[in-house]
Amino acid sequence: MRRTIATVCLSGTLADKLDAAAAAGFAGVEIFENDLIASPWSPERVRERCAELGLSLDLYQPFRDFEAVGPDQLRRNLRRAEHKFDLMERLGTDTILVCSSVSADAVDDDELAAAQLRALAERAERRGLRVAYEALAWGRHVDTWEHAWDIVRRGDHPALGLCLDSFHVLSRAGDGSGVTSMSGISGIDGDKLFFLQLADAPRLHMDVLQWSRHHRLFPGQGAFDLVTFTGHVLAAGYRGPLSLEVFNDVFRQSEPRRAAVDAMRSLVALEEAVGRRSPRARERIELAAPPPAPEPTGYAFTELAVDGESGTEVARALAAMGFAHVGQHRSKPVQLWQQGQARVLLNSGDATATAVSALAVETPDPVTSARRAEALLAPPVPRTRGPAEADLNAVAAPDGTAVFFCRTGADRAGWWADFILTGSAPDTGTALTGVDHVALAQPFDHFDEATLFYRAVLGLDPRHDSEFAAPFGLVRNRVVSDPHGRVRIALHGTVLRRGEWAPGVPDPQHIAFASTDIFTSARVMRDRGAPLLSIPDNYYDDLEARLDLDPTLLARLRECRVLYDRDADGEFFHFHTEVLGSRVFFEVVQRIGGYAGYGAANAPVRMAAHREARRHPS
Ligand SMILES: O=C(O)c1ccc(O)c(O)c1
Ligand SMILES: [Mg+2]
Repeated sequence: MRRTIATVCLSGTLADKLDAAAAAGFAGVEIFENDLIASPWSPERVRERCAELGLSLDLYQPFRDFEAVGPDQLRRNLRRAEHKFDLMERLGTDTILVCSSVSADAVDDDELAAAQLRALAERAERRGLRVAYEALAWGRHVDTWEHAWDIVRRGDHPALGLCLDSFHVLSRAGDGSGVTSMSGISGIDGDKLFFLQLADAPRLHMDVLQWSRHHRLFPGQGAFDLVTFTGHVLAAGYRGPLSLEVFNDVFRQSEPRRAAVDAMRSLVALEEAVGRRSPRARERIELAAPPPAPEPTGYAFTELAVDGESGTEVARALAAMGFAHVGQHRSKPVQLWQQGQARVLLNSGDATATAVSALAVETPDPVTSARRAEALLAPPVPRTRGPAEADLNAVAAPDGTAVFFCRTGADRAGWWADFILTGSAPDTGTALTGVDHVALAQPFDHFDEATLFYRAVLGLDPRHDSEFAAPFGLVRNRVVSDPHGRVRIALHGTVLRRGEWAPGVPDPQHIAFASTDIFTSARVMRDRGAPLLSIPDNYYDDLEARLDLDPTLLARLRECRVLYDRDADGEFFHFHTEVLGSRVFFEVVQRIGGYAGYGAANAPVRMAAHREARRHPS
C-alpha cells in the first residue's frame, strides 16, 4: 500500500522533514499546519520541493473547532476554511482533516454538526477538495469513531468522509467503558473512509489528551492491536494510504532521517502482519511481504569489544568461570572463548570502550535472515574480510550492536573456520551450559526503535516489561525473545534522560550464562578467583522476611551471595561478576520449573552492589 507520514512525526524544519520522509521511501506526507506556518517556503515552493522528492501531499491538517456552532461563529469558521482551501490549492493537496470540536462553544447537536459539515463539504467540492472528519478521543461532544461516522452519514455529501485514527479508536476501545469498539469498522462504507492515520501507544492510565500528545509510538512499538484494527479498515474497502501520525517527545528530538526509517520499518512490519493474518487481503491488496524470519535457534557467539587492559581482565574472569581460550582469529585480534554452548569473542581490534559489540544469532537459514533484515531496512555493517574467511552477514541494531546471522549448529565451515584452534579445553566443573540471555543497555532516545528492530528484523516478541527504581534513576526493561527462549535479549534503559551525576560510565551490559547448579557454579568460580559481586546482608534478611524460605536454602544463598526470585511458575537463582573494564559484566543464572523472568526485583540490589564495588575495588 502507499505509505505516508505526517510531518509532525519528525523533528526539524519542514525541509528536514520532507527530506527525511523521502529518503526513507515514503510516497507522501500529511502536512501538519504548524510546520507550514513556521516554514520560510511559500506553499508553491513546498509543492515544488515535494515534487522534486517524489512526495505527494496527501492531507492538510488539522482544521479545528469547526462544527456545531451558532450562525456568527459558523460564518467565521467558513471564512477561515476558505483561506485554508486557497492554501490547499497552492499546495496541491485535496483533503483536509477536520477534527471534532473541543470548543466550549460547540453544542451537543448532531443534526447541526452534520448540516454544518455538509456546508463545508459543499464549498470544498466546488474546488475539487474533500473533508475528512476525525473524532478526537477528547472531543467535546464527538469522541468516538461511531459518533463521527454517524454525523458523516447524516451530512450525506460526497465530499464529506471519515478519517480514522487508530490512537483515538484504540485508546478508548480499551478503556473498559464499552463506548466504542473497533469491530464495527469493517462495516463502514469504504468510499466514505477518506483517510487512515496509524499510531501505536503503550497502555497508560492517564488523561487521553496527554497520552496522545506525548506517548504515541510507531506501530509495533506499543500495546495496541494495530493488526486487527488495520484488518478491519481494509475489510471496509479502504485503499488510501497507510499514514503515520505520531506525537512523541522523544521522536520530536531525534535525528529525522533515522526516525523516518524507524517509521517505515513499522509500516512494512504492520503490512506483513496484516497480510499474514488475512491471506485473502493479501490477494486483493498489495501488502509488504518480506521473507518470513527463520526462527532463531540460539546464539552462535557474543562478541565483546575490549582494550588491552579490559581484555586481560575479561579473559581472567572467563578463565575463572571455566571458559577456555579455544581459538584465535586468523587475521584479527580476536580470541574465541568457550564453555558448553556459550561462546564469547574478545575483540581488541577497535579501540572502543568495553562493550557487547556483536551478537551472532543462529538461524537455520542465514541468507533468508539477512534478506529479511534488508527488507526491514536494517543498515548493513560494512566488514573487511580476509582471504578464506567466512562471509558473515551483519546488520546494525539501533543501539550500535552488530547482529550476525550464522547457520545453526557448530558450522565448522562457517565463522568457526576463521579461528585457529589453540587446543585448550574448557573446564566443565563450573556447571555452565550456554547463554541464557544477553542484556543490552539502550540509549534513552532509541528504546522503542530497538524494540521494533529486534521484533521486526529477528522475529522476536516483546515480553516482560518492567520498570524499577535503581540507584541512578528509573530503569525500564523489556525482553525480546523467541517463543522457546533460545534467543533472549534483555533491553534496558532509563525512563528519563539519565542524570548528570550518575557515575561517569554508561549503563553496563552483560551476558548471562545458564548453570545447571548455581551453588556449584558460585563456589567453584569463587575458589578460582572469579571477581564475584558481593551482596549485602540486608538483602538476605529481607528475603527471609518476604519469602519464608527454607533456612538451609537461605543459608546457602547467603553464603554463596546468590540472588533469588520466584513466581507462580518456578524459581530463579543468579549471581554476577563485578563490572569488568568500563561496562561489561557476566551473570550466572539457574531457572527452576517454568520461571521465565529475569529477577527484575533484584536488579536495584545488584546495581547498588556494582556501585559499591566500583567505589571500593577489591
Ligand atoms: O492532538 C491533536 O490536536 C490532534 C490533531 C490532529 C490529529 O489528527 C490528531 O489525531 C490529534
Ligand atoms: Mg489524527
